[in-house]
Amino acid sequence: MTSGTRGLPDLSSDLVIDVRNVSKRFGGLTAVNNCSLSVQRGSITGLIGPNGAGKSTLFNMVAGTIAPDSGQVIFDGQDVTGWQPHQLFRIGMLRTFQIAHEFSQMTALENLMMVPGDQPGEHLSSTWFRPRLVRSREVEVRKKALDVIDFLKLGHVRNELAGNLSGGQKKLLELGRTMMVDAKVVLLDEVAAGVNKTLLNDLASNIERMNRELDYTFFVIEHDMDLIGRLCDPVIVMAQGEKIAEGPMADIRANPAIVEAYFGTPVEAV
Ligand SMILES: Nc1ncnc2c1ncn2[C@@H]1O[C@H](COP(=O)(O)OP(=O)(O)OP(=O)(O)O)[C@@H](O)[C@H]1O
Repeated sequence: MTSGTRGLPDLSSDLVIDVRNVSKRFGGLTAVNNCSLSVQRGSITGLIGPNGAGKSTLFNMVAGTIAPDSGQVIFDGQDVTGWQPHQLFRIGMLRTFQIAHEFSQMTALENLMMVPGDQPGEHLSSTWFRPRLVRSREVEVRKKALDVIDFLKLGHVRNELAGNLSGGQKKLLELGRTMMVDAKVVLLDEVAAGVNKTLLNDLASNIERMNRELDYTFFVIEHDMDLIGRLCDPVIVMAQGEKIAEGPMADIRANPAIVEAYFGTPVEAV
């Protein structure tokens, strides 16, 4: 495909998230200022920046929890500006890790089986009139949940109540929930918060495997620079409501102008 008169390749279809000139003000404060950035399909894109840079506000506008004052959010070629999170969920954009979502009195497996919200068994009329359809759908969902458990190597805790899982296992389970609906993009909020090093490594490996083996795209907001360095390429840097740089983490760390002007300290310490 070409972009018409200039004859250049049209790469827009490779952008799964395209944020165009988005702004958000809170009273007199401009949290995000005419900011444009994008997430390439198949990438693990990181978003970093100092406190108050506007990262969460930007992320919230992509995830549908805050509507922008101006600008557009395009998801997979569709203008989704101002859409609600549940509408974005339906078209394949999921956000995770912000809060623990598990149902603590259900097992890990049952938690996964709960995810597709439109199981025919949930509707009384179809349960009554179409029992065979309900059963076959349940078998399908259970098989998928077992595959996900297998992929994440959670077999040993599949019948454990989710409330009894460790913090890291709960996060793995939440990652698994995104796999139940075949998300196109997963927005990851603070993956590392409250997770010990060993489980974090496990979590990071699974994110990498989902990306490489199953083609998931991730958009990650994270304060742990080591994790960002391990997982993300490219990394987008925001400061004062604007995007100020984008590139591999090694380039970001090696750019004294970015480190000094916007962080004021070596980037390792951010
Ligand atoms: N709901 C709100 N009401 C008023 N001001 C807000 C609101 N949300 C964010 N802000 C302000 O907008 C600016 C950007 O905040 P934001 O949380 O987006 O930054 P951030 O880069 O995510 O920071 P941090 O890394 O500390 O979470 C800050 O000055 C913040 O105080």
